[in-house]
Amino acid sequence: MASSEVKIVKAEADVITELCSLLEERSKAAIEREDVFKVGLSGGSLVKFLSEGLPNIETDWSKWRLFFCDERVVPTDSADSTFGEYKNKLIGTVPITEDQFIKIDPELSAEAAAKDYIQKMAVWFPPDSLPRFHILLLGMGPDGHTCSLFPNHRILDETSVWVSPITDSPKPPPSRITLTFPVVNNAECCVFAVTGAAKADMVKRILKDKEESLPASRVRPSDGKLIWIVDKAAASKM
Ligand SMILES: O=C(O)[C@H](O)[C@@H](O)[C@H](O)[C@H](O)COP(=O)(O)O
Repeated sequence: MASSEVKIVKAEADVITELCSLLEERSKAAIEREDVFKVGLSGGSLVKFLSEGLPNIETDWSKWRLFFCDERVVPTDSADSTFGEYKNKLIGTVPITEDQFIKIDPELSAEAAAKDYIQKMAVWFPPDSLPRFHILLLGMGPDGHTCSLFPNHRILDETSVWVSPITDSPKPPPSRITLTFPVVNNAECCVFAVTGAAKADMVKRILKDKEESLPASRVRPSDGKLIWIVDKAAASKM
């Protein structure tokens, strides 16, 4: 891995500020280099962090293309849809349009949606090589999962498929698609935004005890930067 950094900040508001200033910096550099900024979004509290923090940054929004690190295979108007959450909470707070999101087709089965998503991703990345995102925005569950990569799941060992279906997610809803580690660890930058005391045990296990088997600890970009932005509550057992 090229480099890693752990930023422990006071509170959730500071996590949001750090995360969004990183996005401002990284988006400007990517847009200057390639005239596009390809970001992978997670669901959960990240939706709140980005909806609150992104209106404060300076960037060329028209160059953003927003992909999903994972997505639930449910209708977009379902409360469980990550795109649905971003549609309701981010579109309109920043000047991006629905067609800037590269979305799954939730009408398909998880297996077909994963294959379909690979085709949709392939439009944005050079052929014959792994997709290399400018940045992947990651959350971490209290069990150490990230994306929809859950502890001891067979998907953790996928070595070539870019996007995998999962139909037995321990975190509801059960049917999802997820980026796999080959793509996650090929990103230019992976950033975790983690807050709250409920994550403190897992943050300690990963960042202090250096446990290597947990999905979130297996995020190690081979030629990229790994950043953890953690508030004091989540870092309270470090
Ligand atoms: O769609 C999902 O479920 C997310 O992508 C998932 O991986 C999330 O990032 C973690 O579960 C942490 O969620 P919180 O930050 O809300 O705890």
